Amino acid sequence: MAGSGIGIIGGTGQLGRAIAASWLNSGAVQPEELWLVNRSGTAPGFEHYPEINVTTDRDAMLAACDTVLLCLPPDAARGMKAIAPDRLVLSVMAGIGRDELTRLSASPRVVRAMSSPAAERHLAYSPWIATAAVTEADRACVTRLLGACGLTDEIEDEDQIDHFTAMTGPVPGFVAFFAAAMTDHAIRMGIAPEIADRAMRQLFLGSGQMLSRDTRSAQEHVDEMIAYAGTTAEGLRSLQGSPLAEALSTALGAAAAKAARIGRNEG
Ligand SMILES: NC(=O)C1=CN([C@@H]2O[C@H](COP(=O)(O)OP(=O)(O)OC[C@H]3O[C@@H](n4cnc5c(N)ncnc54)[C@H](O)[C@@H]3O)[C@@H](O)[C@H]2O)C=CC1
Ligand SMILES: O=C(O)[C@@H]1CCC=N1
Repeated sequence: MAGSGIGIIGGTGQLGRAIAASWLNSGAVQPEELWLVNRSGTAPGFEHYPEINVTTDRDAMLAACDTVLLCLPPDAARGMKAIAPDRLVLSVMAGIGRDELTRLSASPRVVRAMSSPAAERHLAYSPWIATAAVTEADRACVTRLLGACGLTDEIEDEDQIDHFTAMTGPVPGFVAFFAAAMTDHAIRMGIAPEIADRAMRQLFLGSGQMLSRDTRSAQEHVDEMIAYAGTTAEGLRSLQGSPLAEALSTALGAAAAKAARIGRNEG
């Protein structure tokens, strides 16, 4: 009989450590309940939580845990068998679908999710979809765990997880591309690089907070600035007539297509 702990396989990787941190500093998981499984058996950066369990021994984790998060590269998971028999299994791995997760984990209770390293600041977006065997009690557990990472929604169409993998999985991800392009523009306008960098970081911090806290949608913000008919409107109208939005959609589609290829084990 497994204990009531929660294990993360890949628990000290880029995403695993962010999720573990979100659970610990929100109190969603008590340190003594948390098991981090990796290949070193060490967890630098978690010194503040000496009670957590860090191990290379998956069986030791399974003996203590009834819930397991798979947070390792898809190919690494595909090299494992019976990863977490009959546990509640969550995955944030790109591409791998519920059917394959059920086979790899040897558990019918599977939740395929997506999250991001922004979980460390409780700012991730974590959509998820479950198999039929997932119970209402499981759903409450999933909502608690992914809710500690930021915002979370149960969705109905598994294909959408690939699109979220593209859009909200990487943070700062595609937004960093825009920040870099604006920083480059500032430098080309003669602004000192360190000032350009500082200004754009502040711009994206302020924009993110305003977009997240305001009731208006992003499109409503754009429409209002165009209606204001000031300097910004001049630039936004130029953007509206450009191929930028279509180019961005093509790029996000390419990332989602890569996730789908991973799911088909086509690399
Ligand atoms: N890094 C990101 O921004 C995001 C990553 N993901 C997904 O999360 C998963 C992990 O990605 P990252 O954290 O970036 O990778 P990572 O390479 O930073 O961490 C992976 C961790 O898994 C461990 N690991 C590998 N094989 C193992 C095994 N057989 N047993 C135990 N531990 C093992 C590694 O030691 C490492 O600590 C991937 O499936 C990725 O698609 C999803 C969304 C965002
Ligand atoms: O780029 C990647 O493959 C991972 C999955 C989503 C974000 N980062």
